[in-house]
Amino acid sequence: MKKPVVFLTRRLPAAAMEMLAAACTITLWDDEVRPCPREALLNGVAEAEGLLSLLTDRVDDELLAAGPHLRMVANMAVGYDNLDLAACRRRGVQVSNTPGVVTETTADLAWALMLAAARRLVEGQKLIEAGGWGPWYPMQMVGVDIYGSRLGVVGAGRIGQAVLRRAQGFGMALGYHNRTPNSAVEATTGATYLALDELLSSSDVVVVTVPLSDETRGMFGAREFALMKPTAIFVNVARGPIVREAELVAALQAGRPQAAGIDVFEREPIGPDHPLLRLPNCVAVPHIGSATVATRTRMATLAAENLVAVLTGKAAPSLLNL
Ligand SMILES: NC(=O)C1=CN([C@@H]2O[C@H](COP(=O)(O)OP(=O)(O)OC[C@H]3O[C@@H](n4cnc5c(N)ncnc54)[C@H](OP(=O)(O)O)[C@@H]3O)[C@@H](O)[C@H]2O)C=CC1
Ligand SMILES: O=CC(=O)O
Repeated sequence: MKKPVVFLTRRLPAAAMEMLAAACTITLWDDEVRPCPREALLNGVAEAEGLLSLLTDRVDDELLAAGPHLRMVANMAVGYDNLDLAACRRRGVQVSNTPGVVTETTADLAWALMLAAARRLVEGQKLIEAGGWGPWYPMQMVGVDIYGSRLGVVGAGRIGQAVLRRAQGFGMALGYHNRTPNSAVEATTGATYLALDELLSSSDVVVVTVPLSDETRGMFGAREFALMKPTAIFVNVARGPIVREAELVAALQAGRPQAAGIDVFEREPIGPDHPLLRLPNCVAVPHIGSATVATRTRMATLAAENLVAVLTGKAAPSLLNL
């Protein structure tokens, strides 16, 4: 039987490539680092029945029109704000993401950012590198305590709950905010439901783990930062456009919140001149929430599994409900 043609916007780890090659004819944008240009993506899907997309690939009506044989888009990310779900539905194209496999790794990064921002790790290293480490003095490089403080998670889903679970070893009081209270979250994490403003004004650390949607775009701006404690630590491992970045820069310059840990940006990738990089109280990393060998491999194989399943008429492990 003729194998279905699939287009990959990047070469994937070997396990995923092997799974795809066994069931499909692979065409791909074969560049390890440079993203697939739009033109190559539009040409690439012309004959394809399946597309394996990355979070940097925009899947919209134009792309679906360029791929008239497309039956399935498998996104290698849990977030799917790069996909126009309504357009996929209209054209009868199925869609999947990679939930669950990224959860613990991304929660680890949220904690790494939280601790790094609170204890000024990057600033400290830069100080040494610049030859600025003088004799010890009582208030040298003082930060804020995470142990015994109050953590508020905005978006207590898979990743948000994993962030909350880790707080047990840090003796923290826990709060969360979702659109609706969730007794299962409260039972498994011990966190208390709070309205957003109450969470912002009472937390020592605010961690954002909501998906990017029409509701959450621009959710954090000057008003929300002004509600936070002056000593608060703000962490975003969700998506950049959830935060109004210029307003975050102004808030950090004014020292409220005291510091931030940021993995995601309004427009990625950012360059070395980005204003957040000039602030000593901001720790910034390049969208590496899920970036461990094991997790990126699991994401790729789950995306491949989804693609192969739909194209061969089997049940896909993580199809999105359109
Ligand atoms: N930095 C990185 O590399 C990574 C980033 N991510 C990002 O993290 C996001 C979350 O992933 P995951 O935890 O798996 O997703 P989930 O769907 O499991 O959790 C999302 C949570 O957000 C809540 N939520 C949704 N909309 C709102 C809203 N308007 N206001 C308040 N709460 C809201 C949901 O609760 P309710 O529906 O009750 O409101 C739910 O609890 C992804 O969408 C992705 O963008 C994920 C992996 C890696
Ligand atoms: O940002 C990563 C994702 O899986 O979503």
